[in-house]
Amino acid sequence: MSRKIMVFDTTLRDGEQSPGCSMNTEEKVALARQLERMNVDVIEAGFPVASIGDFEAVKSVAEALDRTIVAGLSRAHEKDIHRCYEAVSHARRGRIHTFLATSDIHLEAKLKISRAEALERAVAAVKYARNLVDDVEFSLEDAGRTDWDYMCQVVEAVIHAGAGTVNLPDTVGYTIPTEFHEMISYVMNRVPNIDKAVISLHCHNDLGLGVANSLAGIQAGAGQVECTINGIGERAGNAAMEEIVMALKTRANYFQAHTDIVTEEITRTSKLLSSIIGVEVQPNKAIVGKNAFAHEAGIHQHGVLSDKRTYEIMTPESVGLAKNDLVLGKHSGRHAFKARLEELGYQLKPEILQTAFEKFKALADRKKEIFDEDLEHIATEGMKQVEEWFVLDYVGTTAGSSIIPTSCVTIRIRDNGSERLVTETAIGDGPVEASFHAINKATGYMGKLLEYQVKAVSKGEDAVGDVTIKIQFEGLDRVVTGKGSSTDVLHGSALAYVDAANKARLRLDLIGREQSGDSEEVSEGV
Ligand SMILES: CC(=O)SCCNC(=O)CCNC(=O)[C@H](O)C(C)(C)COP(=O)(O)OP(=O)(O)OC[C@H]1O[C@@H](n2cnc3c(N)ncnc32)[C@H](O)[C@@H]1OP(=O)(O)O
Ligand SMILES: CC(C)C(=O)C(=O)O
Ligand SMILES: [Mg+2]
Repeated sequence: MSRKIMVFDTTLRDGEQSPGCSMNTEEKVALARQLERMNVDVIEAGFPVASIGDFEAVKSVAEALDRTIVAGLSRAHEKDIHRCYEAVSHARRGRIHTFLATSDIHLEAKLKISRAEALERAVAAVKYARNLVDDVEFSLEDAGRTDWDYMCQVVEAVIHAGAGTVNLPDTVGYTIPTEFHEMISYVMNRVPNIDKAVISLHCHNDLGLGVANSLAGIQAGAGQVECTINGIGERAGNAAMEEIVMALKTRANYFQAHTDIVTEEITRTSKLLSSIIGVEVQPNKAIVGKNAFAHEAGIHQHGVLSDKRTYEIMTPESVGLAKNDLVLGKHSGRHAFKARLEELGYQLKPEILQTAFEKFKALADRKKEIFDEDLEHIATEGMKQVEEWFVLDYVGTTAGSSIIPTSCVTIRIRDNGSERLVTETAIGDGPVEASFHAINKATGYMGKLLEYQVKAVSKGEDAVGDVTIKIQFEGLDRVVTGKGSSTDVLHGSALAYVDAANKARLRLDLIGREQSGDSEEVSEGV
């Protein structure tokens, strides 16, 4: 039988304790509404005694929600607890969450009280809170570093005092999963009245083990897990809710436990939080990272195209993403390339596909990301089977503060199986313009530069630059785009211009054939 695990979201309280992640009341209410849509069981909305703003935020969240339990945090102080009560009493279901540290280091160095005093104050706090509300949670702060027998005494006492939930946080993310499992099991087996309360977990991520410890604690019998969206929280953060929830869902048979979270709302919630706090998740973050469902390697893409289950242990749809993302890059193979082209509407013949694929691989070696526009360019090139009439053989320039920029180019001109080299020189306002003028002379195609763009596609001194130009050639009914790439901008520019000249020639050829009534199907795109 599957056990229900309650999800206690503390994004609005512990999450907000991450530097730079504070939220105002409206933002907290918006996120709380989305968390309710996701069906979390408890939302900890803030620390009411901390400030008027925090108080107002907890109160507003309490008023805004219909069915979720709204909790506020308070120290083990009557004043804090009362302030918390004033805020959460506006909820249909309000909870006071009060806490006191129990580890020796916290008792001695921070609170400067004995174990016995701490026990007494914990019990007093719970009793005080229980006089105000029925739903009281008590946390033994730094339980992860607390003596286990003393922990059992405190747990037993606060349950006896009326705490319905007892939380055992790994406040500083110190424990490791097997140890945390043992610790929770110890408490579950030793505390005589344990069945009167829900045991909760609250794991921090200082060693990157927040989620692993939470899952270990659930296995040991805990009934509530405290976590945050995107794993935000104090220092290295809290256990990420989306990871815990999807681990339980994906490995349901193993855990024999489930949550009631509407997992299809996960992505939306993650994005809402990122937009509110202005902090994006890392691309490789599990479940909600940009790459979590992206496949770049050809073997993986082939597998996913055959059957998604080969490389996906959960579906993108199950976390609210439309579909998986086949990212085309240098590791991609023919299957993914062909599939993406078909999605873009290009059905290439096998031999053309092969050439296009080779061009794609060459481009992917230079560019970090291949966009649909790049693919369209490659595909239209392939469909037209652009014959390269003009090939840049050489470009050289002289330029300097007191020299007129001059360029010399050699163009290989191919026509009807024959080939000749034409060399021309020209001047211009700059070396790039000079090379364009020289190419005009060599090819006989007179073009005028309308737009010029150069973009670095890799880093460092030998960065490859992509040059894109728009040229209006004489006698042509449209502007053509030329592209060229090189580690030398001048060379890349000359390549782009020659590319444009080839397209101009193709277009003029097509117009000529149309005018003579000999029209053959040639794709658009030049
Ligand atoms: C593990 C956690 O995440 S715990 C929650 C952490 N979150 C926060 O601290 C955010 C909200 N906090 C605040 O706004 C402030 O710290 C306040 C309003 C709670 C207290 O502010 P101040 O009175 O100025 O105290 P300050 O923060 O400097 O020190 C904490 C005090 O609380 C005491 N304290 C700490 N934890 C507890 C506790 N659980 N119960 C009772 N007292 C506690 C400390 O011993 C210290 O007492 P002292 O002032 O008598 O020395
Ligand atoms: C207040 C408690 C639950 C806490 O945030 C922690 O111990 O990390
Ligand atoms: Mg915490």
